[in-house]
Amino acid sequence: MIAEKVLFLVLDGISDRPCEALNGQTPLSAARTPVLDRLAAEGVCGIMDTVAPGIRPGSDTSHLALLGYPPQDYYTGRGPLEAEGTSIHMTAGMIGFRCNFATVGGDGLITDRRAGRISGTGPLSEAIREGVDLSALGVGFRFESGAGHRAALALTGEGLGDAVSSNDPKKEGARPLTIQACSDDPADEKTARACNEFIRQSAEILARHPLNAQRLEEGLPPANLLLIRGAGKMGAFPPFQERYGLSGSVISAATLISGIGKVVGLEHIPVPGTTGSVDSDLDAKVKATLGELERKDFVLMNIKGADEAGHDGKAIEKRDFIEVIDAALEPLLALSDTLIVICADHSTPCSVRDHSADPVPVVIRGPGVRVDPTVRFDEVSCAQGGLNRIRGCDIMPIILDLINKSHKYGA
Ligand SMILES: O=C(O)[C@H](O)COP(=O)(O)O
Ligand SMILES: [Mg+2]
Repeated sequence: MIAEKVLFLVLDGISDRPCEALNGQTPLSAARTPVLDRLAAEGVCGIMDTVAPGIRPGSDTSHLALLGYPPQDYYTGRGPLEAEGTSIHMTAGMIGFRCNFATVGGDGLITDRRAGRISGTGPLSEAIREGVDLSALGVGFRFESGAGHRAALALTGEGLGDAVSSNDPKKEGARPLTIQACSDDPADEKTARACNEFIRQSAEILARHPLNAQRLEEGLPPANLLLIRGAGKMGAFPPFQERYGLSGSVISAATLISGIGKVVGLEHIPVPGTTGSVDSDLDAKVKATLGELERKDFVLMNIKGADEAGHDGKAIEKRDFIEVIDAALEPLLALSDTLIVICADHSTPCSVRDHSADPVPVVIRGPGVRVDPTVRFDEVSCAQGGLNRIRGCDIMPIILDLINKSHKYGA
């Protein structure tokens, strides 16, 4: 039998390094994961450098690599991808950015880059849309909330460049930076001016917003500053269906991933109750994915919460959420005619609180797979598997070959 459908599940940032809080185990190896282990036992396992050995990937570059769009050829910055994951459609000349709702103290130092992992920022974004005016600079904008503390900004207007820096110092206890043009090009200078003005005006609006007054009353960090990064223009992506002959959908609460899916031509299927965090409704997500597999050849599904726990340095929370993921994946075991591919997009070690270049575990289970002796889905067990060590850009060719859709190289 040959599989006709492909479920590509990315467990965002699930892999890790040994954690003190877990007696030297990783959250994945410490977690009880009967479903993932059974898939490992019935499949072929390996480890994967999603971009290349020693390269610490962002979720943007890693997902592009996993889908077979090498970031060195296709990546034009995170901003436009993040924007496309919201209702913003990036057209020629627009410059996209990823934004964080953050907290800055009275002394001007950032106290939380994620404003206490705020959610429900819709009213804040609406106030920013209504109140910020960049017309004196000859610039318009779109601004939309994403999942959690995330948002996307797109600047519109004549003569805007995308070579600008970020105001995000990437750590707490530091001052927000001034956005600078990275060249003498007046277009980059215009963008930098517009960004700094946008940040200034939005901070004034956020400072007097009732939702922040309420957060202060409740002892929560106010979302009183926007951190802006990842400037870029939209790139050109050959459609997934033309490239691989597969129709596809993307299921992800994280706007970056739904944006990447959309720009390569996957249909984004929103699932109510999914949040991109550890409180996400994973049963609903799995149900929606199974429904999509009835209609489409390929479904990309992303589960984000373990990455957040890694960024927050919470090893026990990460382990516990991995067990929640595992329970939610139980219905996948019945998919006998579907190729199931499960991996991470990068490691997010709790000790680093950011992504690392440590390779990620990968399992492929389904018809035609040469089953190897690995019976556990974790970083070390998978390293013994039959896929050995591959790169992210290898995974689509391997998938296509297993479903008999690869092109012969040679005559
Ligand atoms: O969660 C995300 O969107 C990123 O992976 C990390 O970004 P942050 O550090 O700005 O939250
Ligand atoms: Mg990621």
